[in-house]
Parts: sequence; structure tokens; C-alpha cells
Amino acid sequence: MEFNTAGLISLQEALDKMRGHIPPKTAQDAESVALDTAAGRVTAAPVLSPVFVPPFDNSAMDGYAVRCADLHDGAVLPVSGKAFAGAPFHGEWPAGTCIRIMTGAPVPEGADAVVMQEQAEVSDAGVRFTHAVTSGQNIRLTGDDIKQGDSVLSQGVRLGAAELPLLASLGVTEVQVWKTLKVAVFSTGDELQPVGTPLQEGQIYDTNRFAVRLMLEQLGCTVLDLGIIRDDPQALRKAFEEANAFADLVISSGGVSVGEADYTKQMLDELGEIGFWKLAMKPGKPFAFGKLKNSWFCGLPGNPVSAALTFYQLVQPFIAQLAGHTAWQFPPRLQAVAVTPLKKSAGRLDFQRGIYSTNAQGQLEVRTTGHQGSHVFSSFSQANCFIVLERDRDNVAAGEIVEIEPFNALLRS
Ligand SMILES: Nc1nc2c(c(=O)[nH]1)N[C@H]1C(S)=C(S)[C@@H](COP(=O)(O)OP(=O)(O)OC[C@H]3O[C@@H](n4cnc5c(N)ncnc54)[C@H](O)[C@@H]3O)O[C@H]1N2
Ligand code: MOO
Repeated sequence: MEFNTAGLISLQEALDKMRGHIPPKTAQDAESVALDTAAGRVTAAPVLSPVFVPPFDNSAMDGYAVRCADLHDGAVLPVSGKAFAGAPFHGEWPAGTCIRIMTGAPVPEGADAVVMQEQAEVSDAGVRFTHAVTSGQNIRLTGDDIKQGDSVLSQGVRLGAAELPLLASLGVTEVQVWKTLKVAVFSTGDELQPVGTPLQEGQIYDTNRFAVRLMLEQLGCTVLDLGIIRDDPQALRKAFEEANAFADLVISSGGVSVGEADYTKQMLDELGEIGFWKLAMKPGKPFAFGKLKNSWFCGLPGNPVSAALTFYQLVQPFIAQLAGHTAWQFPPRLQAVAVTPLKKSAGRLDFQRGIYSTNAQGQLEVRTTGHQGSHVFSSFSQANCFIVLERDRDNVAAGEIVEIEPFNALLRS
């Protein structure tokens, strides 16, 4: 693996480096799972339909199945039988008669139209149709949705509420998916305590592991949580080794900056290879990426906003690719009018937290959540988007156009 470690690199350069190193998946990475357990998994091969949908010609309306040839002016057709969904008509169907039919029922052989009952007058003599009838009307033809052998899902699609019912409708019982990614997580820092433990002087609760674990679960990963690791090279080495033995990807938070207790980079140097560790983005300047013996490594910065943001902007797309989720898309960016001034100094691509809405003129507008410090995690719960301010941009005055990136499902509740 060849990496450039000098200087600050751009977010795009970092993403290209991270995603560019992932080898293509092979057959060994795939497994077959039952449809019932496939939610959140990613298809390893296109899914071909084993059947036609609909599987037979059937009625789109409650009404009467007819042969158009019988429908001369003023014709009254006696009813010769009934066809229900699940109970087809198989009796004798004399010429000049019709069949009562319900929505979803197989169309009797020879019928070339179905007339909805609102366009029929029923008398003792039979049924008279009040509107012109065209051949084929209200008949849903075999395979008009899906043909047998059609590819209904491509490779690299995450299976959810839009996909799994479709497979169920085809009678598919098993699906080929990529194996679930295994991700090990730990937080570093002597000041950190797990939730539920009383805090002593100088201590704080561990926010990052909570955020990272949650986002990993939403991305369909199997998580090994190694807890809080003290700022001690010995303990860190042990955590790195344990994580590497289990995982495809190891994610830590904290200790990537330049302080005296910031050992993450040193560990990565010792136990693996550093790809890069400084980005021209804010928050999130110190973000370490590299490789351990068997696994990839992402070292998130300790500040909670920086950790969540770098996970969202860098780790999320990286995991999508590692997981074979090729249908994953970067959240779209839109233009909006800033209705509050935004503080910014040139030098780093800035992801401020904002609240966007549509104004009375139908224009998108956005305002800041306020204090944008990297420790102000509450800015995420108030926000519904990032305000993305280009690297070279300075302070923004109210009324200027800015780019926004609405949160995707990872941050939207
Ligand atoms: N001299 C410099 N100092 C710092 C720089 C720099 O370039 N030069 N960069 C700053 C930036 S930007 C960031 S971001 C942080 C990142 O530092 P680390 O990744 O080494 O993180 P720590 O020092 O361990 O912690 C920073 C901050 O975040 C709190 N923290 C850490 N982990 C958690 C957690 N799991 N949950 C909640 N809060 C956490 C920690 O207590 C610190 O307050 O470095 C700056 N410094
Ligand atoms: O980049 Mo630090 O990540 O600004 O707080």
C-alpha cells in the first residue's frame, strides 16, 4: 500500500485513497441466507425471477369477463359462472354469455376483456354493458410486471422494505449476499467513563463509542465493542491486536492528535501502516487511516462532533464499498440561502450543522444551529443538514448562497 503522509489532504483525496485500496469481492465473500434473515444484507449477485408476475392473466376489476365478439349493440349477456381470486372458473362457457369475475381472479380462457361492474346493468335476463368495451381492457397479462428470468435486483443492493417483499412475491426463499462486515470499536482516553458510572473530577462520558456503535449497527455491521482503553501504549497495543484478530475494520476514537497521550498514530506505525492522518476539513483534521495486519483501520478524532462527522463523511462510504454496497450513494448537495451569518476562516472544508427549510417562495434556506465547536454534540440533534463551506471560503453573510447536505438515514431519526 502506497500512501502520501505529507501535509493536509482534501476530503475527496482521502476518500479516493481509502476506497481505491479495497480489492474486488470474490465468491468466498458471499453466502446464501434465508429471506427471513436477509434484512439489511447486500446482494452478492443479481436476483433473477424464477416466475412470471403476474403468474396468470387476471382481472384488474370486480365485474364481468366477456368475449368482445358477443357485444353487439343492445346485447344482454346471461351470467354462466363465477371466477374468484383463488377459485378460477373452469365450467362450460356458452357463446353469448359472460362470467362474473372478481379482482385478481384468473381470466377464463377465451375472455378478451373485463368490464367493471359500474359499467353494467344487471336484470333477470342478464347483463347489459353501458360503455364501449375494448379488447384487453382490465386484464393484467401474465408477466406484464416481471418475466421469468428477468433480473429484479442487481448486485450490490441493500435489502430492505422495497426489496424483500418483492422477492417474497416471487417465492424466492434464499438470497446470495455478501458476508456481514466485522468491525471492532474502542475509545481511548483516561478521562472517559461508560454511561452509568459516576464521574470523578476531570472525567466525562464516552460519547463516541456510543455514536459509532449505533451507526455501525445501522450500516449492518457486526460490532465487537472493546470498551474504553486507557492512554497507555501497553493497553492500546493489546486492544489493537485483539481488534485486528476479529475484525475486517478497526475503529478507534481519540489519541490521533499531537498531545503527549496521543498514541494511536504510534500504534498504527508499530502494528501496521499509516495511510494518511491529516485532512483539510473542519471538524476532523486529525483522522488516521491505514492498515493493520488483517484489517483496515480508521482512527477518529476524539472530539465528539469530529468523530461523528468523520465517521459519516469518510467511514460510511468506506464501509459501503467494503460491504459491497455499490448502490450506496453519497448524500446529494443542494443550494440554499443562508439566513444567518456563518463564521468561517479559509483553509479547511467546513461542515457546519444547520437547519434547512423551504420558505414561502419555495426556496431552500438554512440557518446555523449556533455554536459550532467540535465538542458541541447537541448541534447534531438540532440540525437536519450539514452546511458545506468550501475550503477557500471566508465568513458568510446572511443572504449568500451556500451548499447544504441534508442528513441521510444514518443521522436522521
Ligand atoms: N496542538 C494541537 N492540539 C490539537 C490539534 C492540533 O492540531 N494541534 N487538533 C485539535 C483537533 S482539531 C482535534 S479534533 C482534537 C483531536 O484530538 P485527539 O483525537 O487526539 O483526541 P483527544 O485528545 O483524545 O480528545 C479530544 C477531546 O475529545 C474528548 N473525547 C475524546 N474521546 C471522547 C469520547 N469517546 N467521548 C467524548 N469525548 C471524547 C476529549 O476529552 C477531549 O476533550 O485535538 C485538538 N488538539
Ligand atoms: O478538527 Mo477538530 O476535528 O476541529 O475538532
